[in-house]
Amino acid sequence: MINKLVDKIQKTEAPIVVGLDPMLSYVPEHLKNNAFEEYGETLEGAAEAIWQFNKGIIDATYDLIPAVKPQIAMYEQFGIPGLAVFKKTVDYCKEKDLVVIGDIKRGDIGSTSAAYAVGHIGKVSIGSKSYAAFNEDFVTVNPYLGSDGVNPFIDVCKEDNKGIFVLVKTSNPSSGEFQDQIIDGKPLYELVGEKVREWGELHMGDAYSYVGAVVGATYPEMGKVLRKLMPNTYILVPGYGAQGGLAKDLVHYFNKDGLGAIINSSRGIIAAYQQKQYAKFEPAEYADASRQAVLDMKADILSALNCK
Ligand SMILES: O=c1ccn([C@@H]2O[C@H](COP(=O)(O)O)[C@@H](O)[C@H]2O)c(=O)[nH]1
Repeated sequence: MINKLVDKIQKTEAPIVVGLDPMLSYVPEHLKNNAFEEYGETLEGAAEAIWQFNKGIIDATYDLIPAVKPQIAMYEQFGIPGLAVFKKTVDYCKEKDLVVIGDIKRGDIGSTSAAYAVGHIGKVSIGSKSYAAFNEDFVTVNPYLGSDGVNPFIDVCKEDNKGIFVLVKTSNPSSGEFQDQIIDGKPLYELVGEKVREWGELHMGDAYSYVGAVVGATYPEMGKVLRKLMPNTYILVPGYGAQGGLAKDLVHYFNKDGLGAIINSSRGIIAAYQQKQYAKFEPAEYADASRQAVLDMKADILSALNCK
């Protein structure tokens, strides 16, 4: 799957991921009204509204991008109907040949991690049959429980040709509380980076490992260090746009081959029509605004890379 991701990034010339993090407040009134008319102001109604919203964005952008990153929290807030829309979104994106990165941030004791891995990127056996329940291509993994918590994901990756992105240095303001703590002279995020490199070396695609890393756009100096520390690791970079990450700061997340990093933007793309910059788009044209935001993000990142 890492080879497919690299191939799609090269074909689209777009090292970007659209984050599908729908909130009801982003959904234009006409979509909400239609959904509420059919299902009432219920969890089902909200889930239908975010599904219609997602579908519009996917239809308007899939030809420009290699991958999407649905954030499971945004679906879980609507309970079971929300989770059903998460699955429907994953399936629809795969129909459009997009690589799907499930942002689930899981990780637990070994047996529990194995169940998460099977449910999200593997297949669950029921009697003589097996089923891919959520069927994402990649998922994000929280390494706080150590190898016990990560290895079950790697095992499933090997079996089902999938991939993971392990949290190394996250983009949020308080990420340093734990991740920057110095242990034996090194910050914890570097120790995790070394471990990701080690796990990854044993599980390589053609040029990059199917064990990737998450490194936030908001800590560019750390991104530069981590790029060198993990040369064959693909880095998923959240924090561009809404969280303040700038394209010029992200050039060192890439390798000399122009590959090695994929930048996520969620609110910046899917709620573009609510931003001043895209005010010319009416709410009914929200998907066109998202398409324009993808084109602008691509131009921004490629121009920074060309000035490197
Ligand atoms: O360090 C991290 C890890 C994950 N995320 C996730 O990425 C998106 C960011 O959304 P924006 O709207 O582009 O800010 C969201 O799903 C986060 O859970 C992150 O931001 N930082």
